[in-house]
Amino acid sequence: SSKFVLSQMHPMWQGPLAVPGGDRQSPIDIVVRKSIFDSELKPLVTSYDPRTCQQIWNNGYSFLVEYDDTTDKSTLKGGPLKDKFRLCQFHFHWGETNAWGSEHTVDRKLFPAELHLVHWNADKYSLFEEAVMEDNGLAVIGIFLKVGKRHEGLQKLVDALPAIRHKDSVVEFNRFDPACLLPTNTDNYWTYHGSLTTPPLTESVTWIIMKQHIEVSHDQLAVFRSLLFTSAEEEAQKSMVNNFRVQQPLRGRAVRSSFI
Ligand SMILES: NS(=O)(=O)c1ccc2o/c(=N\O)[nH]c2c1
Ligand SMILES: [Zn+2]
Repeated sequence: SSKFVLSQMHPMWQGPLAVPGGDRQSPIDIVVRKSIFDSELKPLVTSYDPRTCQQIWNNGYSFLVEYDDTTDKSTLKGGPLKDKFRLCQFHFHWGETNAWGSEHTVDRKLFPAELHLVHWNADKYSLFEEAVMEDNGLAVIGIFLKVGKRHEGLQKLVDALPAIRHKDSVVEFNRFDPACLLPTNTDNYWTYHGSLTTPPLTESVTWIIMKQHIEVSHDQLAVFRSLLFTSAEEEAQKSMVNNFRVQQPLRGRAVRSSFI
C-alpha cells in the first residue's frame, strides 16, 4: 500500500490516510446486535496511583493528563488482556455542540465526548514508543460522556484548562485519580482490535469501550471548547472542537461483548 502519510501538523488526519495494511483502523460504529458475547472475557482490573500523575498539557489535538509510567504503580489488566499494561495518559475528544463529539458510536448513536485512558504492554515492551508499533502494544479504555449533572472529580481537571489554552502549553498537575472518571459498572464493555485515532494511526490497540457512560455538566464541556488548537504565537486562534476522527470500515473484524 502507498506510504502517503499527511504530516502530523496537518489537521486533515481525518482523511482516508493510507496506512500500512489499514484493515484495522479506529474508530468504528459498534453494532450491538452484531457483537458477540464472549464468556471468557474477564472483569477489568484497574489499579491507579494518583501520585503518578505528573502534568496536563495541550498537544494541539486534545489535552493530555500524563502519568509516570516508569513503574507498575498505575496498571490495567484483566478484561480481554493477557498482559499487564501501564497507564501513560488520558485525553478526550469532543464536538463544537453536544450533538456530536465521540469517536466511537453505538448503533450510530453519537455522544458529546469520549474519554480515552491509554495504556501500554509493560510485560512485552519497555517504552510506550516501542509498544505503539506492535499489534498488542496498547490498550485504550473508551468511555462515553453525556451531558447531565456536574462531575465533581472532573472539576479539578476543568479548573486547570485555562492555564493550557494554547497548543504546547503545560502545567504541573498532581494527585489526580483517573479511577474517579470510570463508570460505576466497568464489567460491561465491548472490545475489538483497532488503531490509534490520530497520527501515526498505528494498528496496535486493543480497544475496550465501556457500555456505561459518565455524566458531565454542560458548563464543564464548555470549558473543553475554550481550548485552542493554535499556539500563542499564531495569528488566527482556532477553537479546539471536533477533534474526533471519522469512522473507519470494520473490514470483517469481530466486536466482542463481555455481557449478554
Ligand atoms: N486517540 S487514541 O487512539 O486513544 C491515541 C492514543 C495515544 C496516541 O499516541 C499518539 N501519538 O503518539 N496518537 C495517539 C492516539
Ligand atoms: Zn483518543
